[in-house]
Amino acid sequence: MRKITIAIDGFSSCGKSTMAKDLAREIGYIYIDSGAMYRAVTLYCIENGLLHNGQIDVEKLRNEIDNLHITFRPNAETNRPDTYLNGMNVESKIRTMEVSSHVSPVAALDFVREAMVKQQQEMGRKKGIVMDGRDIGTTVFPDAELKIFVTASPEIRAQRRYDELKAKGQAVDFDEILENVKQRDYIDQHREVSPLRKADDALLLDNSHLTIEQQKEWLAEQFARVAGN
Ligand SMILES: Nc1ncnc2c1ncn2[C@@H]1O[C@H](COP(=O)(O)OP(=O)(O)O)[C@@H](O)[C@H]1O
Ligand SMILES: Nc1ccn([C@@H]2O[C@H](COP(=O)(O)OP(=O)(O)O)[C@@H](O)[C@H]2O)c(=O)n1
Repeated sequence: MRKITIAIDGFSSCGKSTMAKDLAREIGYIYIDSGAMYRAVTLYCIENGLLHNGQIDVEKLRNEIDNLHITFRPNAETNRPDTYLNGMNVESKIRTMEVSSHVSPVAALDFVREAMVKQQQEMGRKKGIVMDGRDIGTTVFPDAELKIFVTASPEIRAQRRYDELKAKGQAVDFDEILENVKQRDYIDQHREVSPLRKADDALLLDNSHLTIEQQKEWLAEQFARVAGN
């Protein structure tokens, strides 16, 4: 079977990473969570004084962006890759509400996107990759053979994220998460550079009422159809 490129985009917290990583594991492809890269840049800003009262020190970040190297390494325990920022494991630090509440403005900066997209395209140079995010089918891999655009209602997505963070032991508030999900969707859809939108040739999947197992099966069918041709 020929190796292809699979782009999974869509709204926040709808299950993109879950289905992308499961498919990648089953078919032996590399899985890349592009959102983790924008989260890592945001964490860097928080930890290095580049964010003051929600304001990003844009010029400082511009000078430092080329020194931020984001990589992924497998974690046998969680069965998904951990995110590393300049060699440090930042996987749990990038999943907090603090990072979620600052990530979309950071990800809207043109030079941040340019640097991340360059790294992402390099990772997918040899195909055999499943990448999820917001602009994978439109900007990072416009020629991807299989493109999916996932959506679900904001309330359902917030509930999924709430359950996830609660299970990890984080103190979370449903309304705060719902507000964050809506706010990020708005910023992601309205930014100037590579806004979140469905690529014309992407398949739309509303998984509001699908189980993880059902969406996994659906995705495996789409893969078999496209890669088998
Ligand atoms: N179809 C589904 N039904 C219920 N929960 C789901 C479904 N798909 C994913 N989830 C859960 O929702 C949460 C968010 O999923 P995730 O894959 O991280 O979303 P995204 O990558 O789109 O932000 C996770 O806890 C995941 O286990
Ligand atoms: N390809 C991508 C992926 C994420 N992002 C940004 O990064 C944020 C976090 O992405 P994520 O995939 O971790 O978001 P969740 O939906 O998993 O919370 C998004 O809200 C976007 O602002 C982006 O701009 N482009």
